[in-house]
Amino acid sequence: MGAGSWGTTFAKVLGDAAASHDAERIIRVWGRSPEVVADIAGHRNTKYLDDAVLPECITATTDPAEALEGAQLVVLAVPAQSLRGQLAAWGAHVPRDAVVLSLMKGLEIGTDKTMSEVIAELTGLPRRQIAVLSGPNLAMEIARSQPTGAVVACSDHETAQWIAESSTAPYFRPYMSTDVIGVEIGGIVKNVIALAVGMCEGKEMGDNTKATVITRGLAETTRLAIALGGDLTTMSGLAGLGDLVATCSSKLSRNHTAGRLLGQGLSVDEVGERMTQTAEGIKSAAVVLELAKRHGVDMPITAGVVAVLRGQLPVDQLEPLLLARQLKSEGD
Ligand SMILES: NC(=O)c1ccc[n+]([C@@H]2O[C@H](COP(=O)([O-])OP(=O)(O)OC[C@H]3O[C@@H](n4cnc5c(N)ncnc54)[C@H](O)[C@@H]3O)[C@@H](O)[C@H]2O)c1
Ligand SMILES: O=P(O)(O)OC[C@H](O)CO
Repeated sequence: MGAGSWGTTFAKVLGDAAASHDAERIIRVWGRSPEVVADIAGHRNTKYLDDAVLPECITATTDPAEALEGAQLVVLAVPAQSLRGQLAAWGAHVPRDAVVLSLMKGLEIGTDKTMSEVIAELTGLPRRQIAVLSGPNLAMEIARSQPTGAVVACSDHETAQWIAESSTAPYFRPYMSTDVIGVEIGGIVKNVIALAVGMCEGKEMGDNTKATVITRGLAETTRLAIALGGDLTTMSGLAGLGDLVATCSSKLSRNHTAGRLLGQGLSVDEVGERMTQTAEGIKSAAVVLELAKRHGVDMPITAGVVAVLRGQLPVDQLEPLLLARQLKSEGD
């Protein structure tokens, strides 16, 4: 459900996974745009994935009921802030025995809920049927079949294992976890840290600066994840460190790109006009900060990014603000 860059690419992963096991699989992609859906029916998604070729077993439709009919695995890949409205529109068509997998990396404005929490609330499905997948997964690289890993997390290990087995492709290796909140927080906060690293790049700062922001960004992500019940090991894994490094170093990252444009002096509105794809960190940053405050977690980089996004702090003032903080032990 969602025919943008990651929804379409993950459909390709599932198709290639089936082909590599000589298994038959029907994959139906739902998209809003008739043009994109027609393109996918011809085994391309040129708008989002250039010339990448999609497997023959993929079909596409603009009708959510048709896409969801009889589905065993329902994969959700719409922008985080649209999920509630989307599920309200077609959630009733999700088969009651289906497993629902979230690929999304955002927190909901107004409720501070993660995507798995929104899914649980709106579908009423038990948590053992709701899973999340995250990791260093820049869609364009995966669409080109470049190898990567990921983590699929579900409170029920067997469900995570079934999804991992179903999505193992020659270039895609999922690991399993039961730490749903840790995996989600890793994916959400790395977008905010990537905005900060992008700002450094836009201001032509060097690699020491970026490495410091990445490392201290991981420290504040870890504090939040642990406060919410996540595991430390998740933060040093693919959904934590792995995704943070990929997003903060890649020119393909939309969050990194948005941060770079802000660092170059563009306003938030000007950046919004330039972005043609979803950069979740722009909307989730303030929600992350709100959640952190509620749990008494200090997140100085996130706070700085939020102040810049709100127009309360000129981007030039982010560096002195962070450097002027009181000295502390590295582990605190
Ligand atoms: N692209 C990646 O590399 C990547 C990788 C991992 C996770 N993600 C996450 O996957 C989610 C989807 O991102 P994406 O990269 O596929 O986004 P995208 O911008 O490429 O595509 C978003 C899709 O959702 C549709 N859409 C936009 N607004 C909508 C609305 N209000 N209601 C319903 N559909 C709407 C668009 O038409 C498009 O088909 C995000 O949470 C993102 O963080 C993306
Ligand atoms: O392009 P971004 O910044 O949304 O990042 C994409 C993926 O989340 C990277 O794992």
